[in-house]
Amino acid sequence: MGAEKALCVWWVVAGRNGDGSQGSRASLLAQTGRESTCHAGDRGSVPGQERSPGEGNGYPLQYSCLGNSTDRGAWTCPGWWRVEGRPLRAAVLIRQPGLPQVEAPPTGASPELSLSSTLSGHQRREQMVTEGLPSAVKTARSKALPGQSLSKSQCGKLEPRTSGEWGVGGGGDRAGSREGVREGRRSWPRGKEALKAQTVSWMAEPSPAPTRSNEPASTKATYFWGNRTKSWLCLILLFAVLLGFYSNVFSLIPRRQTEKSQSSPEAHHVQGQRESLTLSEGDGHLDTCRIPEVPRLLYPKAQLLKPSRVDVLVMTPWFAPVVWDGTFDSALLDVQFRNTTIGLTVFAIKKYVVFLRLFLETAEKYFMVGHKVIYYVFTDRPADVPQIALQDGRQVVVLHVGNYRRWQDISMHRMEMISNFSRQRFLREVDYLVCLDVDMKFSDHVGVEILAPLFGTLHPGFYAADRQSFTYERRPLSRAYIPRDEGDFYYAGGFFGGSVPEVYRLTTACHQAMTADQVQGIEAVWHDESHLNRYLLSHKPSKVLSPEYLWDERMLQRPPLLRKLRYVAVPKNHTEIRN
Ligand SMILES: CC(=O)N[C@H]1[C@@H](OP(=O)(O)OP(=O)(O)OC[C@H]2O[C@@H](n3ccc(=O)[nH]c3=O)[C@H](O)[C@@H]2O)O[C@H](CO)[C@H](O)[C@@H]1O
Ligand SMILES: [Mn+2]
Repeated sequence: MGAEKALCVWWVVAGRNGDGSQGSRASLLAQTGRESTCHAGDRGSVPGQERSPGEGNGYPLQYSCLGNSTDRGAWTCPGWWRVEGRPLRAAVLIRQPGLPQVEAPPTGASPELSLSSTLSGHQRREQMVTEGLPSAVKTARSKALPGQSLSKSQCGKLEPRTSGEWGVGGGGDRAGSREGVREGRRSWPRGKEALKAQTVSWMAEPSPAPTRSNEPASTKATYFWGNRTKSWLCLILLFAVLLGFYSNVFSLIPRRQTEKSQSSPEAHHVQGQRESLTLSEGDGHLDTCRIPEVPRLLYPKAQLLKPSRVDVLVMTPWFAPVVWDGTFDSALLDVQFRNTTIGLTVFAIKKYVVFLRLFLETAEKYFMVGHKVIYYVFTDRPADVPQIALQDGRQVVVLHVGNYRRWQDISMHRMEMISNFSRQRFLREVDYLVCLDVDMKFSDHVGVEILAPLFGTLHPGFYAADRQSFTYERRPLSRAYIPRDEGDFYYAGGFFGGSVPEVYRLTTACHQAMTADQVQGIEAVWHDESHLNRYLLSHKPSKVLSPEYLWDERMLQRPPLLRKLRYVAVPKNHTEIRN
């Protein structure tokens, strides 16, 4: 028996219930070798146990408990599971909304879980509640097999290192280990995601049944017994599959979910909306969910007592950065946003195709250099889209669309088209969208410093104006109406963006508002720009771009505070180009 080893694999999946109210339910499936006994200690208020009804092979024991219902999204059934007697073959701990709760056993006065079941063979055998487990978890599971023997002291110290990560910690103190579990619970990534997964696996050699049955449960909680041989084992820590998300890693999710939605066309629209809502919550890189790991980098230290800019506002009252030259470090940001794909939408309809060449050529020089970019060129004249040399990782996608007689309609219907294509493909293809006018050119760096869940750009004509003089729509009949005593900034229609789900929301809302206005027989004074301003008033952007990002040298004199002109208007003859 001494050579006999058992493998324990624990799966912890933290999820969030739909209503968030019962986010704490855990289930354990365990298979034990022969007469193994599993003790669960320190499980808080809801101990429970159920004996495996037989000595049969692989009979699963399911343990379920409820934890703190206020602890949304976290696994709240903490505790160490102790195995006495024969080796524990496999244990699976799953927290998943909707799992049935197992009643406390008749002997349930004790907060211990005893179970007994006989298994033959040494191979890893798992009984898992797999329904609803994402494939990534299943894949990870298969990789978790090779276990390692660990020392006794190590075995007692399996504890969470950080949220979402478990490992063998230092010190053999049991209380410390238990505390580690609590810490793990506290620091568990709270979830905006639908599911998160975490895996711990270890090998345990059989060891004699311990004689600690009269210890207080709180003390027992830190142990994990194998069988006779006393070799305590353990090992490994595996990793956290944060299901969800994006960013570097997170961007996978929207794509996966969108693919799913496409399989049922009839439910497409509604589902697309629902998904986008879900996605947005967990979306993003840096700004929304996941803090990317940055490798060693050398850069000038920020000086708290020496603000980088004192001549301009660098933070809105809702704590969104206002992006000016001197306020960011591109090298640092480039690392944080590596693996990000940026989609740029630009419309070149009718005569506006003439602007495309300069637009694209300067974009290749200044826009998101070093990052993956897809230019989505919406046009009614695909044949007139110029071929230009592109850097690696960048491509032009021509989207053939219709046109409208009035230039205002072309401008306004951009919202509808961006909304539709977001649902149909952008969600799958890119992480962020940047939506730009075409009658412009890049003249300096425009990089990932602009990226945020939702961003708008200060219109160059109004950056210093007070709100009364903003050219918002002032007629209450319009859905773009903004009263004179409201307003943060006047945003330009020609430069906005964000994560795909947020841009989808924005463009959908603006399109619907414009359609409603049309029914009322009213057209907002500055068309889509008026509706954009209305939307951004009630959905505060998470970054605001300074007028460096949109300037018109012919119309405006450049003030000293404008150190760079990054994206500037190309002179055009309005009457000539629009007719
Ligand atoms: C820099 C800036 O903030 N511009 C905004 C401003 O006017 P602009 O005077 O800059 O509008 P514009 O003539 O550039 O039209 C907006 C955009 O619609 C597209 N287009 C327009 C007409 C056409 O025949 N073919 C075509 O492709 C093209 O991408 C163009 O850039 O106000 C407009 C609404 O009134 C829009 O909100 C613009 O985004
Ligand atoms: Mn324009």
